[in-house]
Amino acid sequence: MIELGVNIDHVATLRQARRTWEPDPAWAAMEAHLGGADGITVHLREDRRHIQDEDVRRLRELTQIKLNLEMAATDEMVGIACALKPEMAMLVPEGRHEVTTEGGLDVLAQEGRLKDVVARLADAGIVTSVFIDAELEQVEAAARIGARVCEIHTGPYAHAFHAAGRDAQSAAVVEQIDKVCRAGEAIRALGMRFNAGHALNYYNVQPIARLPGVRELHIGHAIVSRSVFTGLREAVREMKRLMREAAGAGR
Ligand SMILES: CC(=O)[C@@H](O)[C@H](O)COP(=O)(O)O
Ligand SMILES: NCC(=O)COP(=O)(O)O
Repeated sequence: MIELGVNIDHVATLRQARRTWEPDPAWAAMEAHLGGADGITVHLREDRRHIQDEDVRRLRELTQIKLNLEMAATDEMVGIACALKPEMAMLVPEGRHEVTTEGGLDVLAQEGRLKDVVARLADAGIVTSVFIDAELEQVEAAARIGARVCEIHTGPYAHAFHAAGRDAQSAAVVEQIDKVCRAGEAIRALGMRFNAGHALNYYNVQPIARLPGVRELHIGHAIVSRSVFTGLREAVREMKRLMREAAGAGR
């Protein structure tokens, strides 16, 4: 069964707009759980623009579903992860000036260093995922550093889908879906778990949820945006329904 990891970064974005205590990401995690989320994702950024260290600590303590900590592969973050022990840590590239993550991690270019990071996380009992572009050489590098999971960056697909007026049959969209699909096949052939995420929403999620062997989607901005109008529990429930409908139908 396909799983949904709900990214609650932007609940914290709203709180940080006033540097106050509400809305509380821990409360959001409970609501997401009740809506059918299989996991919670947070990105503890170096600049702490949304999620704070204390949020991750409280989420670790209170969340009863899997916790996925997105982080840069720095000594500071590895130390935090090893102390808090989320079920999964996902290594992502990070830039202070980006609005959100702009591309996949270049695993190939820093294999030696990342292999050491994966080993340190594994020693603490943490599964490592890497957020990568849908490129075969990045998938192969991920396997060589010992990553157990690859999350394929669906931003280029989402961009093409939007640019094509949400026409999933357009050539540009089909090309992007095929790229994600081929990357997924390679991930599975190398014995890793195939996840996907970034910029997925209620309109574009189904072609990705339908891909063979995709195990988990991580979705944040669209769910938190909808929750302003429907409440988080309902926003999660609807996303899960769309994913299950698509996964049940197959590709
Ligand atoms: C890695 C990824 O695709 C997103 O989860 C992103 O890193 C979330 O971070 P922001 O919420 O700061 O955009
Ligand atoms: N790793 C992707 C994620 O957690 C959510 O990304 P988005 O839906 O906020 O773009």
